Amino acid sequence: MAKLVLVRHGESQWNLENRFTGWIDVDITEKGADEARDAGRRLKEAGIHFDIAFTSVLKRAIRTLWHVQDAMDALWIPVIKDWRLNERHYGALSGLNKKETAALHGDEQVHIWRRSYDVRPPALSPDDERDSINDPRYAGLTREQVPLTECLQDTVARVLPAWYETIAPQLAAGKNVLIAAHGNSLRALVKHLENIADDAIVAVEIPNGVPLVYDFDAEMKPTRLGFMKD
Ligand SMILES: O=C(O)[C@@H](CO)OP(=O)(O)O
Repeated sequence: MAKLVLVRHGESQWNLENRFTGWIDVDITEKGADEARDAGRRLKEAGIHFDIAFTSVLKRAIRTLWHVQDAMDALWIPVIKDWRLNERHYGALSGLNKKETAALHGDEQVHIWRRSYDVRPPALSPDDERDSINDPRYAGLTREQVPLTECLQDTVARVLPAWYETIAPQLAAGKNVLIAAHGNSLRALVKHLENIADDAIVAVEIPNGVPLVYDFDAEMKPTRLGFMKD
């Protein structure tokens, strides 16, 4: 049986400041680094070994992965960085304070933007400095691929091709796989793995730095073993 472990990045500076983040490349805090090291320690204590790891192209996930690997003495394993594992793009909300935005637009509207499956936050205008289209890490991608905003459904649509093309084949070959990514790119994956309905995914929350473990059988059927806490 192959294992899949999902880890959301440790606390980021904008988690701490309660700001919408999305594709903005914010780093983790000291607490976030501790959370990541703790995750690695727990995985090591459980005797899990990884053959390969996947992460996004955002430093909060990449650095979390480093800390997890370091704590497991597994810095040597192959790592694939894939933009399709990035956080859900937060559009024009990127960088705004969540509480201030709720005071302006109401809690209900903000909850819809944050957790509905198919309502997108307002889009960035393409001349906005927060647009990632000219960022070299996305060179070669089309305007359609570099979003100006996304709902979770859009995130599912870009995460699943990465799953089918690069991640699932590793599990099918019996490899243990670690993914360090983001609250919503991981919710997209969990929705797919557990076949969660569009209106039920709203209730799924993934905490920072707590490994979520799945077993895959020979038919590639996942069994959720749960979050690995102390
Ligand atoms: O700001 C973000 O990008 C995400 C994850 O921190 O926030 P939310 O909880 O609203 O999905």
